[in-house]
Formats: sequence, C-alpha cells, structure tokens
Amino acid sequence: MSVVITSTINSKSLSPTRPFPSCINNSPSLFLISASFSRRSSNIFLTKVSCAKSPDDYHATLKSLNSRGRFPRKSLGQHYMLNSDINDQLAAAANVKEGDFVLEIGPGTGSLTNVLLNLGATVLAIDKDPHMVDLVRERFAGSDKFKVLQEDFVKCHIRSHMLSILESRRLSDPDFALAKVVSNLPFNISTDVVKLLLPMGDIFSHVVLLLQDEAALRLVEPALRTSEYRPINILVNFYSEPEYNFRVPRENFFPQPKVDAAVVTFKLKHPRDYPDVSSTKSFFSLVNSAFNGKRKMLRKSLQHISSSPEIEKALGVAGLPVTSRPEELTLGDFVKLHNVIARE
Ligand SMILES: C[S@@+](CC[C@H](N)C(=O)[O-])C[C@H]1O[C@@H](n2cnc3c(N)ncnc32)[C@H](O)[C@@H]1O
Repeated sequence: MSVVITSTINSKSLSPTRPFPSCINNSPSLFLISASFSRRSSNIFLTKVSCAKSPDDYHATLKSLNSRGRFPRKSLGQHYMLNSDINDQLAAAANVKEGDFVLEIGPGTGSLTNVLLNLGATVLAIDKDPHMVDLVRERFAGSDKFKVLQEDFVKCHIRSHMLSILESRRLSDPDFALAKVVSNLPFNISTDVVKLLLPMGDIFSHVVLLLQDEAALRLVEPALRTSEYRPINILVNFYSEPEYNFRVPRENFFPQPKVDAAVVTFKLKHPRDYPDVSSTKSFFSLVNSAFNGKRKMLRKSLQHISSSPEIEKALGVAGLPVTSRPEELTLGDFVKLHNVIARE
C-alpha cells in the first residue's frame, strides 16, 4: 500500500449538516487516515492508497454519514470501520454462513451488517443512536433477514429478546442450534458486553468482538501474579475459550481512535460444560471477595466466609499454599477451593 499525504483540509469546512468535504466522497484515490472529534481544532489528513476493493469501504462509510449530516459522537464510541477486509475477517472468525442467526451490536452505517447478510445470515442489530438505526433500516429495507432495534444494548434484556427469537426459529427449523454475535463494539461498553454475553452459552456459540487491543490482551492472555489478573479473567475462562485473533491498527477507523483494536473470539461453552461448581452465584461471590483484598492472602480476605484456620485448611485440601493470594490462583484452583469450602 503506497501512502502519500496529498492534502490537509481545515476542519472549518466541516459543519454538522455537511461534515465531510465533497472531495472525500467523490475522489476514488483519497483515503482518510486521521480526523479528530473536535471540529474547531481538527484537520483531516488525506492519504493516497492503492486499494479500494469493496463498495462498502471508506467511501461508502463517509458518504453514508455525510448523507445524514452525521458527525461521529465520541460519547457513543463511534469509530467506523473503513476497511472492508476487516469486516470479512470478523465474519470469518465466527464462521458465519447461510442460515446463521447473528446479533450485531452497534451496526453504525451497516458495513459489517452487509457482509453478514451477504453470507446468508439473518441479522438482529441493536444501536443506541436513532440516526444510525434509521440509516441501516433504510439501507436494508429490502431484506427480510434484517431487523434493527434502537436500544442501549447494556440495558436491553437481550436474553429475553434472543429466547423468543430462538423459539420461533426452532419452530421453523428444528435443527437450528445456537446464534452468534459479531460486532465492532464501542470500546466503552466492551467489559459490560463481555460480562453479559459470555454466560449465554445456551443462546450463542461464538461471540466475536472488535475490542481495544490492550483490553483484548488483558482478557485473553492475562499473566498470573500481575495486577492485570482480575475476576473477569476467571469469568472469561469459566464461560468460554477465548482466542486473540489479530490486531487492527487504529488507521482502519474513522475517526481514528487513540489506540489500536483487536479481534477476539470467545467460543462459548455450553452450560453442561461449565466447571463443576454447586452454585455459579456462590462461586463468583467467592472470586470477587478474594480479589477485593487483592494484595491480601485469601485466609484474610475470605474471613467473612470462614475463619482464618478454616480457610487455611480448605486451601490445604485444595492443594494450595496456605499463604495463597488471589492473583496466584487459576480458574481450576478457584473451583477446587470453592468446592472444598462449599462442602464444609
Ligand atoms: C465503533 S462504532 C461501529 C459501527 C459499525 N459497526 C462499524 O463497524 O463501522 C459503534 C456503534 O455502536 C453504537 N453504540 C454505542 N453505544 C451503544 C450502546 N450502548 N448500545 C448499542 N449501540 C451502541 C454506536 O452508535 C455505533 O453505531
């Protein structure tokens, strides 16, 4: 890819009703690599690139936003995908195929949605921004395989939405098993989304997310005995097999975020394959209590559950040192410890 900065457009030429200069929409050889959220201080840098394969690339994305006079909103984490290859790879990571049912969080202009629909999937999309909802609703009006809801995903009772959809799907196709999630997420809701979706192994088989790169690494490859090792790592491994697929440099988004992203696949375990604990509620309550006193030994931080000598004894029975701290325990260690304490 040859990269040459060809011009700089002063952002004063942007306005809420005409956010992108028409030259961006019309020139086939210009590629937007950088733009800040502040219209007063920002410049847009245009760079020549030699690749523009799919119709749903940077032109389509910018044209689509321009057609609505939309300027990306930082509060909604609106960083739109400009590289259609990445959308293809997100769909491939979930092995999306004809007949699949896919939930997409935050369709934006619909560039990823289009890939999913072209693969033959039925898509339920949920976006908080009513303007983006109108945009994709119009864009895919001709498709009977697309539905969009205007809701805040974190508050939208996704479990009941999905259960009623799966029920009616299974009536028409008794072999239909599980749905998938594929999404370029706003970074600010990614932890909430992971906590919400991963325990839904009875509904979804795969959750493929585009996350902030550092957050992706912390979720998938946390090292024991580091400050990055947290209860969410226990949750991720309890409910799924996570895989870090590949890094996505920040230049692929408009506007360009300050950080790189990464594609992560969570292959969800079916509930029958969860680690064997008597109660997931009491298991995660123990894990959270243990990490509340992160620097403390478990015999101190779990004192509200049992006395110090009893916790020491349980650690011993679980084959763990009596001086254990939470960041030293794997998922398997926590399961053993929980089950010993629950038996007593
Ligand atoms: C990072 S953009 C991605 C857009 C599009 N998928 C793409 O790849 O270009 C995030 C999208 O999520 C939407 N969004 C932000 N917060 C949301 C929330 N709480 N619930 C649902 N959608 C949300 C934004 O409006 C935006 O369309």
